[in-house]
Amino acid sequence: MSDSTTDFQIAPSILSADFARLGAEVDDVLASGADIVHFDVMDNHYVPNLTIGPMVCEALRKHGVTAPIDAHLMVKPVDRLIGDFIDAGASYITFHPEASEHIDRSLQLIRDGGCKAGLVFNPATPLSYLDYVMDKVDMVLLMSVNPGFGGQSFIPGTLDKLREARRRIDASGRPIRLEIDGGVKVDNIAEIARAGADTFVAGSAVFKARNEADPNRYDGVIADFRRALAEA
Ligand SMILES: O=C(CO)[C@H](O)[C@H](O)COP(=O)(O)O
Repeated sequence: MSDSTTDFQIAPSILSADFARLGAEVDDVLASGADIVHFDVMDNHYVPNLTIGPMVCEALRKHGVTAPIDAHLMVKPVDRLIGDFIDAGASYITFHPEASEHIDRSLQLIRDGGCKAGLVFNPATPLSYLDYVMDKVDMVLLMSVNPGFGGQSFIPGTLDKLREARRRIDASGRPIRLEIDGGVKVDNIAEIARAGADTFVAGSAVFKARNEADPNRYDGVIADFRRALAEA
């Protein structure tokens, strides 16, 4: 396992949050120990669902969220939204390579805007898209479900793909984060970590697990994730 996996980060996907009280939900999940806010942007074109855009990202910053915001663009075309998310205060901007006309240009646009850049791989998208752009990538995000909806089951074949992505990242010698997204639960997170992931997106597993004693807190499930990771 790579040294970078000692720095595990938990990134709740706000796709499963209560959108009517989003600012409070994000505050609560961060106060409960989450590291990153995973922000799913769906356009009803690249994926069959429609969610939120840069205005909501900006609103979270104005609300006072200072934690990293990881904007996962499930959109096509990609480039016209990159500037908007830079201006809105995103920290990471990731996109699907097959949705970009010019992958190198999209990565460069993100980095020129001062954000960290990442490529996202659907379950059947080959990692060869990393060839020739590894030096411009700060995050590799592997989808372990087909994108578009929360609450799906983890696709087991993603574990082999994680091992291959970890091998490529370690060979690059660069501090690239390896994020996994889809069907991450307390009972599979250790196995996913052993396969090489260091950043874990979890939507339904977090937001459906409010503390019994305090419905505005998620400490219990975040602590369960950390315990499972400590044993990985
Ligand atoms: O990008 C996504 C779907 O496209 C979501 O982030 C992902 O599915 C997380 O939800 P869950 O943890 O419930 O599987």
